[in-house]
Parts: sequence; structure tokens; C-alpha cells
Amino acid sequence: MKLVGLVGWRGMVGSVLMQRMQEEGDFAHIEPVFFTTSNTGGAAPAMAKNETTLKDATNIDELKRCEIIISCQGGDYTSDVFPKLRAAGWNGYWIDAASTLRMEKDAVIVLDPVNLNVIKDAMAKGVKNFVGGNCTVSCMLMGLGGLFKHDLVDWMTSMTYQAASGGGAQHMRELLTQFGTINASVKSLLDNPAAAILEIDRQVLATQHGLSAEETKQFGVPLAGNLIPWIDKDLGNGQSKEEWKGGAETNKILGRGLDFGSQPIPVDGLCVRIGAMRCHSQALTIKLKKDVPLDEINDIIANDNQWVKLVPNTREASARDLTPAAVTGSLTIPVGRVRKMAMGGEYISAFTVGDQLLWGAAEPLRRMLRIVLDK
Ligand SMILES: NC(=O)C1=CN([C@@H]2O[C@H](COP(=O)(O)OP(=O)(O)OC[C@H]3O[C@@H](n4cnc5c(N)ncnc54)[C@H](OP(=O)(O)O)[C@@H]3O)[C@@H](O)[C@H]2O)C=CC1
Ligand SMILES: N[C@@H](CC(=O)OP(=O)(O)O)C(=O)O
Repeated sequence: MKLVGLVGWRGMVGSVLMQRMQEEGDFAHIEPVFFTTSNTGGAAPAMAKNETTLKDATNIDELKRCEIIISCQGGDYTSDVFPKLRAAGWNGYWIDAASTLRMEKDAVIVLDPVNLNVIKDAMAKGVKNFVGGNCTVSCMLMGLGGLFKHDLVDWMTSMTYQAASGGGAQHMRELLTQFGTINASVKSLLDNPAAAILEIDRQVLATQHGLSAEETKQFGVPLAGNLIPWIDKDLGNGQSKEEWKGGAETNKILGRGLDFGSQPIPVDGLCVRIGAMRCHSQALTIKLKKDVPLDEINDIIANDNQWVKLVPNTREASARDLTPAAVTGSLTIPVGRVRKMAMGGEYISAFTVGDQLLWGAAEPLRRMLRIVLDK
């Protein structure tokens, strides 16, 4: 059995990956080696077979033993260890959740229900670096991939509503702490049905503005009862890095763009952090290359893969099925609010939601492992 190194397995993304690997019986096909940056020599988790102690994740000799390494440890770890490992002559498969290597020429962004052909072509050419995509991009393509496969998309804008989990576990905790502080500040007023709503509102605002540095350490400002219309670095041209990824990564996943000898499809928008826990949502405006009847569009979306679920464009179905609370913990990618827009027959709207820790992070890596094992 192949030795598979697992780095970052106890983090948030890594834990979801471990859970999915157990659900899908992946450990039956591998000899796992668990790595750590903080507890070398400690006990490996229960899924371990012969390799029962934790190995040092910076020890190149230990890493070199593995034919496949999956890292959910983060970009700093990848930047530090990956070049040393390759320089030491390691020729195994590197499967990574971090964005560090995504746009490298010798790396493929993996989302196999959308780009199995790109993955297989690259493997045939000897490519060994496979990286999970940005969560928002992966969730969008799982929902709308059918329109791209049918070469119908002229351009797309994506206006996002991204959950706290995109920042990491501490961000999720901070959001809940803020909600708690705000609720506590108006608890007595809420308990009194006669209390004036404007007084409650005034107190909520005062509490938001008065949150301590500790309570806003991760986001810098209140997120509870608020939103933050900027995610990731400022690229200096008015665009955030998260927004740039929408276009760059979508095209790379699809095997499009100048590197592939074709024109990229313009994908751009505004990325916004909201107070959801772990599902990213996005409102899309899509300019089609031609005026396609709505029922055909619905069929193309619905039939693209086994996880996409077309939600009827009704108030009831949208409120029930097209929300973070409906999707969290599931691999289902609902797509709804699909309709022709006032701008003309080629313009459609859509709204989609995805669990950013599943399709947005862990699941493409897990599936890539199986593709390598099954080759
Ligand atoms: N969060 C997200 O939405 C996404 C993240 N990614 C990528 O995945 C990387 C990892 O993200 P994420 O899982 O959120 O990071 P985490 O901070 O949850 O975990 C990263 C590492 O932190 C160490 N750690 C320290 N304290 C703890 C603790 N109390 N519990 C668990 N782990 C702890 C662990 O390393 P050790 O065991 O060695 O101590 C762990 O592997 C990111 O840097 C990013 O590159 C990709 C897509 C989405
Ligand atoms: N930037 C994403 C999460 C993430 O980790 O993205 P990436 O894998 O592209 O760095 C968010 O904040 O929602």
C-alpha cells in the first residue's frame, strides 16, 4: 500500500478531510503517515496502521518516504517545505489546500467533476503538483459548471456572501462571541415586549462600536450584524485578491486562458464577508453567448453533476433550500434564482451556495488522492 503523508490533518480543513476520508473508506487503500508541526513523537490518530507516531512535518527525510503527500497546513508551510522537498529529489504527488502553488505552471487546480480532463492530461505529462482551488471559485463551478462545459458563458460577475470559516477557526469563534456580546447587551430589553425597537437598535449599534480589541482581533471590525466588503489582500488596482482569484482560477480550472492558447472568460465581481458560519453564497449575473431558452438553461445546470441541485425559482423553495443553513455539512450545491434579466435574453441571474470546507476545500483534495491511487 502506498505511504500517504497527511500534514495539517487536525486543523479545520484537515479535520473535514479526515472525516470525509473515513466516510468514504479511503484509509483502506493507503498506509497513512501523520505529520505535525507541534507534537513530534505524539500518538497518531486512530486511522493510523503501522505508522503510529506523529512525524516532524519539516523533516525532509521523513516526508520523502511518502509517495503522496496531502497538506492542509497552510501557505507558509508549503512555501517553506515544498521547495526543499523537491530540491531533495522527491518525485511524489503533492496535493495541497493552500493557494501558494495554484498559479504555478507545473501545478493543476483540482476540481475533478469540472476538470477531470485537465487533471488527466497533466498527469499523462508527468505533472505531480495538484492544488485545491479557492473555495468560492470551486463552489461556483460545481454549481454552474454545465454552462461553461456547453461553452455558453460570455462573461460572469460574482457578488459573494462569504462565511467566517474562510478566515479560519478563530474567525468563526469571534463571530459567535460578537453575536453573544451583542445579544447580552439587549437581553433585558428583548425580554420586555414593551421595549422600544429603536432603543434596542441604538444599544446594538453602541455595543458593535464598543466591541473590545480582543473581540475584533480576527476581523478588525464587527462582523456580527454587519458585513465587510473586502476579502484578502489589496492588489492596489481597486480589486481584492479574492476577486482576482475568481477570474484567474476559474479559467485555469477550465483549462482556458492565454497559457492554454485561448482567450480567458472574464469573471469578476465583489467579494463580501458576512456573518454565516461555513457556507459561501454568491449571486451571479451571467451574459450568455446566445439567447438560450430558460428550460434548456435549467437542464444544463441540473444535469452537470450529481451534486448540483436546481432549486425552483420560487420564494418558498429559495428560502428553504438555497441558504447556508440548508447546505452546511452537505456536498449538495443548490443553484436557484435562475431567470432572464431585464437587460435581455442573453442575461441570466443565478444564486448558489456551497459548504466552503467541503467542496471549497477538503473534497477536491480527497478525490484527487483517489484519482492518483486509481491511476
Ligand atoms: N479555512 C479555509 O476556508 C480554507 C483554508 N485553506 C487552506 O488550508 C490551510 C489550513 O486552514 P485551516 O484548516 O483553516 O487552518 P487551521 O488553523 O485550523 O489549522 C492549521 C494547523 O494549525 C495547527 N494548530 C494549532 N493549534 C491548533 C488547534 N487548536 N486545533 C487544530 N489545529 C491547530 C495544526 O498544525 P499541527 O497539528 O502541526 O500543530 C493545524 O494543522 C489554510 O492556511 C489555507 O491555506 C484552503 C481553502 C479554504
Ligand atoms: N479566502 C477564502 C478562504 C481561503 O482559504 O481561500 P484560498 O484557499 O484561496 O486562500 C475566504 O476568506 O473565504
